[in-house]
Amino acid sequence: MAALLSRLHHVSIHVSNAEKIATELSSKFKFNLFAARLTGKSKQLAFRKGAAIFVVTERPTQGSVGLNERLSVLHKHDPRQVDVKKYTRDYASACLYDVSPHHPVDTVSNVCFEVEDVERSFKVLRHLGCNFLVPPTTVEDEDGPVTYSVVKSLVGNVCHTLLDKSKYKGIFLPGFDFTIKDWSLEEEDMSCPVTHFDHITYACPRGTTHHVMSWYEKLFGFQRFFIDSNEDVDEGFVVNQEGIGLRLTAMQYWKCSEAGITFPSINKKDPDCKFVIAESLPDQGSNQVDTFLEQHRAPGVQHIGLYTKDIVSTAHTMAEAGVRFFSPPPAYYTEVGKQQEIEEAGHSPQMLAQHGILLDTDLHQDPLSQTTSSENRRYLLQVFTKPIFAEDTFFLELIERRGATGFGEGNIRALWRSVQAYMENEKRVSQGEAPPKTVQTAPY
Ligand SMILES: O=C(O)C(=O)Cc1ccc(O)cc1
Ligand SMILES: [Fe+2]
Repeated sequence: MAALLSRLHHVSIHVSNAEKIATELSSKFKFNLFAARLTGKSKQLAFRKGAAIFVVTERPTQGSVGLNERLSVLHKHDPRQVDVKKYTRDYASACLYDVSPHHPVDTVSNVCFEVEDVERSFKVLRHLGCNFLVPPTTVEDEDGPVTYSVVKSLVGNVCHTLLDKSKYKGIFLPGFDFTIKDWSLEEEDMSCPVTHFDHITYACPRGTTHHVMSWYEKLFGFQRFFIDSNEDVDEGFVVNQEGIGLRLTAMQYWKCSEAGITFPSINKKDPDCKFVIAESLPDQGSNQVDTFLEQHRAPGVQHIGLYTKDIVSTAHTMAEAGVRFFSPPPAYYTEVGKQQEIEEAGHSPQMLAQHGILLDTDLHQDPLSQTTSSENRRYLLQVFTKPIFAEDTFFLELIERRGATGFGEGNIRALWRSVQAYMENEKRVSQGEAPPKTVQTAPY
């Protein structure tokens, strides 16, 4: 029996300079800083947009002094299994609901889930051989208790915090102070309607996908999500041609709970977030997955797809605020087939070209549908940002789904080629070489 997850609660980012990423998230990506936990030894800032929440945690500096907190922290479990003393000592100096940041580069290091019963999940997962970094721990303030535990995943530095906030009446988590008190005052940002995390993509070394997938299936009851109807069960979704060597396998978690999102602006059931595992394939040259593994110094979260109800407006607003997006060469938008495809989907090729938005049509028709008219077609629109940390590692994606649930092969190829061109250019710049004279002409 696996430990069943109720919903994704937040994603935690560990950085050396919280102010820097905080500015990016708020001024460029339009996330709202809504809660903060600042002690002499730690800085945790919570940002949200719709149901998508990032907690930015700064690596603690040496010699800082801790402040007293009006919290009580309890460990109620068998101390033989984890080093409770060590955790308590680290806890006092570092972050709550997570482990102390220690990864050498900025990184997305924790995908936190809500569960119904942390103690029970702890027992089940420990029995299945899971490695716990934090034992079940209860943190309490005037709004009630929250119990959590942190488990180490198989993917590099990625951890999962399991949280039970069923008895907590506050808006976020004990220990955080609010920068926005009245949620009803927070206007929905119509120009940037990001609603939730659509998917989280891991970059993993070659040959490890099966191992990672079985881990999530066995421990958390994740289920395979087929990206394409022709996808091979064992091989996954493979793109292996003309300089692209990528294997993708996707999973989704089984939602066992009816728990709704606790923010007042959203009252429907949680949308699900898929997990994608990306591996590079040999013989297709240098690539973005291997670059991530090298520069991140471990497998990990390569990108997160932010779901938006209007990608054109969101990309426009973010670009105006300084977000840099990858663009395919202009030829992508003027190819005869593409231009028509974009127009049939009700978009203007010029508008999409302006921000590098890619469009893919899901060609697999609904078997019940009698017609092939454009109203029945399913589309996927995506645009990818340049890496947001100093290294060529983590980036964000905007995604708007018009019926399409998977990932478009055309978009994956276009993304791959634009990232490739960017990385080659970066390399040339760092080696002091002139930029290339010819425009890339590979087919999309
Ligand atoms: O298409 C997407 O959004 C994906 O998430 C698939 C993907 C994964 C890794 C890559 O380096 C490129 C594309
Ligand atoms: Fe993606």
